[in-house]
Amino acid sequence: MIRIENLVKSFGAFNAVDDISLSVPEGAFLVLVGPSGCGKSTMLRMLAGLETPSGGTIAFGDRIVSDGNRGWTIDPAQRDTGLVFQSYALWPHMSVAGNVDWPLKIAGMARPERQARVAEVLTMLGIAPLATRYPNEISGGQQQRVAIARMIAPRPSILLFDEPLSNLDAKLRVEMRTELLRVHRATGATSVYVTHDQVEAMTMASHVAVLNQGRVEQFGTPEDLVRNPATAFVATFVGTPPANLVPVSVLPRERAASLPAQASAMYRPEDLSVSAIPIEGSLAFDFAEASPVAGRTMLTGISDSLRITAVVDAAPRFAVGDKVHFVLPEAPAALFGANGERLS
Ligand SMILES: Nc1ncnc2c1ncn2[C@@H]1O[C@H](COP(=O)(O)OP(=O)(O)OP(=O)(O)O)[C@@H](O)[C@H]1O
Repeated sequence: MIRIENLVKSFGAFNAVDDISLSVPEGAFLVLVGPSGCGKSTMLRMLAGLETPSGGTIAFGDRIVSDGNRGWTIDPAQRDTGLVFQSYALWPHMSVAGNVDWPLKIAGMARPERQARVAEVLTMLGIAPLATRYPNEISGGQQQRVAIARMIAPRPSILLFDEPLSNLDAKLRVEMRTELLRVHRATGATSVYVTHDQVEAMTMASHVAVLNQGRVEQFGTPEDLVRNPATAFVATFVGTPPANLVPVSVLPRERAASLPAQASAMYRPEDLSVSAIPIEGSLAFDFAEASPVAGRTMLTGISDSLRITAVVDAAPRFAVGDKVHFVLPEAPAALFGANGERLS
């Protein structure tokens, strides 16, 4: 269990992490997701003991490992955590087996035990045949597996990942997601995973914390976030594709009638339909793009700074320059106020 209470990290007058509290159950896979600069890496660095918090506490189980109020943090090596970064940082002069062996050697494990553990984790990651190669003799994906093997070899009870897949190509990234989850389950460790990619977050997480400007916008399961977004930011950040947010002021009159004028209405892409001509409840957009998604069609329209996306079974063929009329259901799926707060 990881317990984070009122955590703050400031750089001068700026709070990169601004009063975050979260409890992560034992064995959970927590993903910290949010746009660039929202404070994800700073959070992870504090969990790893690489930064001392400016305020608040972090506890692993019953043990406080960082206390910003008193200005101390337990050393990274003494925290029972393993960390994998986006750059693999393997030791170039050591073989694959040597890289994985090194932390065990440092921990004082006897040679026969070490050999058995190295063989075990290399097999778990599917890289046993590469044991005697050097980092410059293996691919990027294989290097990332070695970095993960090296992290889990000493059996840390908490695994920390900072965008570990972002240097891999799209196909490998999808494969490695599954692989990482398998490793997570096999070790039983509590994992915290940082990414700016909401698809990665939603597919891997047991729990997600959506961060924005150093604060948690919402903490919950992936299903909670998609079904019941707490803020306008979450609504438009998660989901494939994310939900549409349309200011009530631009809605067709028959749809805006009973809604507060300053609010924004949320419509799910799958609740919209499209038409080549204006009809009741439709809004006109310029056609932007269409793409097939799992046997359906995803259509996007643009009007000034507003983008709208519908996912439909069948659609007329549109070309750039055409008007597409997106038909909105009678009631929005949610309403958000001017500050992004959920109204209904
Ligand atoms: N050492 C530092 N000194 C000053 N400001 C910093 C420092 N480290 C981070 N920041 C600032 O804190 C904010 C959060 O940074 P952080 O690296 O945690 O963001 P992030 O969400 O991980 O972003 P990205 O996805 O781009 O890596 C940013 O505005 C960043 O510029």
